[in-house]
Amino acid sequence: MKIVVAIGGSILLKEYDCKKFQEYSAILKDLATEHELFVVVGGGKPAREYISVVRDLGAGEAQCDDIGIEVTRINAKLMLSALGDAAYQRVPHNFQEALEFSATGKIIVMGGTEPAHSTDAVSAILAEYVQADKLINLTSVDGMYTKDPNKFDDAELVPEITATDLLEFLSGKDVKAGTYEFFDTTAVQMIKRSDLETVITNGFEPENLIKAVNGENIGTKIINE
Ligand SMILES: Nc1ncnc2c1ncn2[C@@H]1O[C@H](COP(=O)(O)OP(=O)(O)O)[C@@H](O)[C@H]1O
Ligand SMILES: O=c1ccn([C@@H]2O[C@H](COP(=O)(O)OP(=O)(O)O)[C@@H](O)[C@H]2O)c(=O)[nH]1
Repeated sequence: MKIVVAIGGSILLKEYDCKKFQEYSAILKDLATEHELFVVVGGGKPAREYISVVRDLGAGEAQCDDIGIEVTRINAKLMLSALGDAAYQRVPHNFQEALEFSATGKIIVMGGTEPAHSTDAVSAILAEYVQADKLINLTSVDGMYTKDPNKFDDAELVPEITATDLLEFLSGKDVKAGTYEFFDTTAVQMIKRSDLETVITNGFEPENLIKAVNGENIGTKIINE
């Protein structure tokens, strides 16, 4: 299978150490023996901190996004260091480069592309672009909940949702640099129009990636109506 894996910065950079990069690189190398892999990494706390500094310096939102993108690309480089020879050692800056680099047969790792969306959207557009069979989004919670599970004790996990209902759910959410919390609408629009098989699951347990690849029922599945 051709698989796009999005790993949230909230997972990789929670502790500012190498542990999650190492855990993921071991699993990705293993999966790459059977599957073609494209990995998109997010910005996490460092991206938010840098965005906050440049915003205080008076930068507009798109410039703040640009800073966020730079940080995601640094994180992509960290993942390349972890993967070594199993990965193509350049970070694509756009989708065409990602496709070109994939001709090497190695794992491709990228961060952001341009302002006004998150790396969740990058992963969905990339999945469209390379015609992936599956998109797996690894985030800091078990999947999509009826409301923010970190704020509400009575939030319930949603095992399955249509792209249309998810779009409705996300409408009106904040779209400022560094605040594309949970999932962004651009990502869902791509998933909807391409009928892309998508799973959102908890990335703090890297084994969930293997489960999602194997089609086990974990997290939230985005289905098409
Ligand atoms: N309805 C929801 N379902 C799940 N998570 C939500 C929801 N609303 C807000 N969140 C928040 O979104 C966060 C995940 O987004 P984010 O931290 O940006 O992750 P990532 O680094 O994976 O992109 C969760 O920690 C959670 O607090
Ligand atoms: O293609 C992209 C990817 C990222 N960003 C910016 O970089 C930040 C960090 O990326 P993301 O939110 O995806 O990281 P994560 O949520 O995984 O920490 C975003 O909030 C945006 O401001 C962007 O503008 N375009």
